[in-house]
Amino acid sequence: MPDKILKINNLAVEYRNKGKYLRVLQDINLELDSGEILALVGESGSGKSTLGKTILRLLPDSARIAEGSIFFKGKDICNLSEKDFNDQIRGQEMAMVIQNPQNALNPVFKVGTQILDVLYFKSKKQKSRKELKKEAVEILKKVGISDPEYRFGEYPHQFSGGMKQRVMLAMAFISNPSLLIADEPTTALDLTVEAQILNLLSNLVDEYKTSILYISHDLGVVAGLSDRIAVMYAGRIVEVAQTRELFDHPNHPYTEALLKCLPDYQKTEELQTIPGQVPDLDNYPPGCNFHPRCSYSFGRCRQEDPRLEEIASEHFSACFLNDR
Ligand SMILES: Nc1ncnc2c1ncn2[C@@H]1O[C@H](COP(=O)(O)OP(=O)(O)OP(=O)(O)O)[C@@H](O)[C@H]1O
Repeated sequence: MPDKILKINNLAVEYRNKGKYLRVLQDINLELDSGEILALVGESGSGKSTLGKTILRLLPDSARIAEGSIFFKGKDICNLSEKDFNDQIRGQEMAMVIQNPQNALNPVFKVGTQILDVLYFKSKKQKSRKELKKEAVEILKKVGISDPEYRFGEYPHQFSGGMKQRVMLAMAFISNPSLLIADEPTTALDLTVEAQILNLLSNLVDEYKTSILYISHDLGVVAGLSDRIAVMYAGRIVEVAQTRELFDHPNHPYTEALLKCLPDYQKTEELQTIPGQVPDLDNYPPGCNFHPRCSYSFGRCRQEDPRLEEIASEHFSACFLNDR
């Protein structure tokens, strides 16, 4: 059995809104193996980013963990002090890349200086600036930045979106993290640049053996990258399976609907959209959260909450159709 890098048990998270707490994540159970790429997929508003932020303890003050636990390398990280989490885990054992790298890079400092700062911190302030500059240039080269010596002295606004994302990946991997949370890192990029960044990410993962939680609204993007996919809808995981299995044998009607929205998957029928939208937090329906948009729903779906159950080897789905 491979080691579990991350183990999330019965997690529930709430946001405070107008004086009361609204549940955004419910019954989240997920495990991530060492070196595994797990994609977390669902429409906007499903709760994917909230889950990523919960793991990295970046939730706003208005949010709370209402139930459950998160174990990282066997350690319960919900009970670590903020100082210990910051000193030992965040930015070192766990790193994150986000959709808009321009928000993560400081516009007033040169890109090279920002990489130097991370390297300096990693070297425990032991190495000279000259040594670190050499390392920083090597890193820029490794992530595919051409003319890295020159680029070292440029500011973030002189880098394209794709180049900024390369720099963010370089900085994230400097500490050789065990877990990288990638929250829609290619969404703002055009298709060819997206493919290059996904390729770079795959290569970095091969080299560093990092586990990745890859958050995306697009099943097509994660198809060639992930080992497994967890599909999320309105705060719940509704299906989890190996990537190939999920594409070949989707079980949950929501997964099926997402697949039908993919141009390459749906060769014969017209491209579809999913009618309706993910409900707001204060408007989750009774029963299965997906039932108002589900063309297969029946009486029980409107009354009871389906739980994730194993429907085939390592394939889990939360749908009452499986009991019929
Ligand atoms: N700080 C907050 N306070 C209150 N509600 C929030 C907050 N952040 C997110 N939400 C709500 O929580 C739900 C899940 O949002 P979240 O951003 O986690 O979803 P997502 O699947 O990542 O979507 P997107 O891709 O659009 O970010 C949404 O209904 C959203 O409006």
